[in-house]
Amino acid sequence: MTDRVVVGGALCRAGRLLAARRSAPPELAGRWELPGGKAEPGESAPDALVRELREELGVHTEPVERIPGEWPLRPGLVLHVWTARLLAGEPEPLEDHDELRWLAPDELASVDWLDQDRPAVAEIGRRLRAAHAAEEGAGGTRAAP
Ligand SMILES: Nc1nc2c([nH]c(=O)n2[C@H]2C[C@H](O)[C@@H](COP(=O)(O)OP(=O)(O)OP(=O)(O)O)O2)c(=O)[nH]1
Repeated sequence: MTDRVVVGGALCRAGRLLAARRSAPPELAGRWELPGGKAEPGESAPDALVRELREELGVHTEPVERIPGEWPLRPGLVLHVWTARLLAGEPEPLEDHDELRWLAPDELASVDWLDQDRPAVAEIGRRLRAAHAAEEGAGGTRAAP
């Protein structure tokens, strides 16, 4: 039997990643995650992500690409992570979360991520740093005489 997918969304804005603090269940409350949830039977992971981010955060998003890898959560359940673009709305902790934070790459270690999210969060951090370095480089070129 194939595992059911939980899809987490890596929403980035202005060089920062959105982190969400779970409010339930008790054993996960207080830990930080990429917002998202379980794909329904027959629902693709990107479609599930769009639905979950609308329900949980009240925003309209567009999945961009999957971060390579998958991380087992418990038997029968596996985490996939997709980057996503924010199309409309300002994220709010409507459901499942009690706090949201936009974290810069050097702030990613400041929250207690769920264990299974850590590899994907590290990869996002690398990408944000690389994008920032590329922008600095381009700025340097433009500023040169
Ligand atoms: N959403 C999400 N869940 C994660 C992540 N990492 C991780 O270990 N999990 C776990 C927590 C939950 O046990 C499970 C996902 O459950 P969920 O409660 O977010 O999913 P859901 O909204 O579809 O909930 P449900 O009411 O259908 O159970 O995966 C993550 O980054 N995002």
